[in-house]
Amino acid sequence: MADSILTTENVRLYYGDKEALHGFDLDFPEKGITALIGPSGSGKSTYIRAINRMHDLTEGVTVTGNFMFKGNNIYAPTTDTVELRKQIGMVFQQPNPFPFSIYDNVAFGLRIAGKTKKVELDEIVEKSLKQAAIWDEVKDVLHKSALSLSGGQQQRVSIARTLAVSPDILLLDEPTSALDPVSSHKIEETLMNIRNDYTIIIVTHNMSQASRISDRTAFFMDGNLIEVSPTTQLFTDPKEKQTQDYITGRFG
Ligand SMILES: Nc1ncnc2c1ncn2[C@@H]1O[C@H](COP(=O)(O)OP(=O)(O)OP(=O)(O)O)[C@@H](O)[C@H]1O
Repeated sequence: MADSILTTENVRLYYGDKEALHGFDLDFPEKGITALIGPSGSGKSTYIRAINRMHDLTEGVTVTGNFMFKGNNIYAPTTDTVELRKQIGMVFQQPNPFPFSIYDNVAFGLRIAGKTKKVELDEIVEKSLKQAAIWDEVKDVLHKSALSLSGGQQQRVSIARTLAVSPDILLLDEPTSALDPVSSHKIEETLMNIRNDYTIIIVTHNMSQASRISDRTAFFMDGNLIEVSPTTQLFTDPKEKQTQDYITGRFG
């Protein structure tokens, strides 16, 4: 794809000797939401963790293939993984705020990057919390511990913290599966609000969530990418029989 921000080719990943991803290609256009769906164990989390080199932190994992982000090889030995993970930020299933105030959580990455001016930090913290659709709920308690918030609020603070360092790509690994329906809905709204500003890749078990919020959906099975299509097409007229069987509930 000519205007892709991220291209991945011949992606293979091994846990020890076991091949978990079997050599597929997947590209991402700049901006918009791509949902990754598929049965448990199909390789969705394994794949997105390969995109920002999270597997580097686990012994015994080997990744092969071409991963290019804005024309640069993600797996080049010279890649600065701290910088990479700023540009390709990640939000996990369990909200994971640090045991600091809400403000300090969102300012964390900025301070590490050397930003210390209060006015500048204030501005970015406010903007990020607004983007994550939680500003109104926390603006009067910014110096309270983030751990005092509800799970759904903590997850939106986690999103704000990730957005504060201006990533290009936001990876989300089942960000709503630990949340109640109202909180899940708020996260979905948040993602829809920022879809034009970021390239968003979300792993979800929830097919109705994928169909509500994403522009494209990729269906994974057994470590293979079976199909990637515009979301409406994938859910109404999929190209592959395996996709059809999955979305109609025949397995998974
Ligand atoms: N740390 C690990 N060590 C060994 N095998 C692993 C590890 N993590 C995942 N796997 C295996 O890799 C395959 C893909 O798992 P992965 O978690 O990526 O699937 P998934 O589609 O994200 O599943 P889920 O939807 O349940 O999170 C599975 O067979 C899984 O057992």
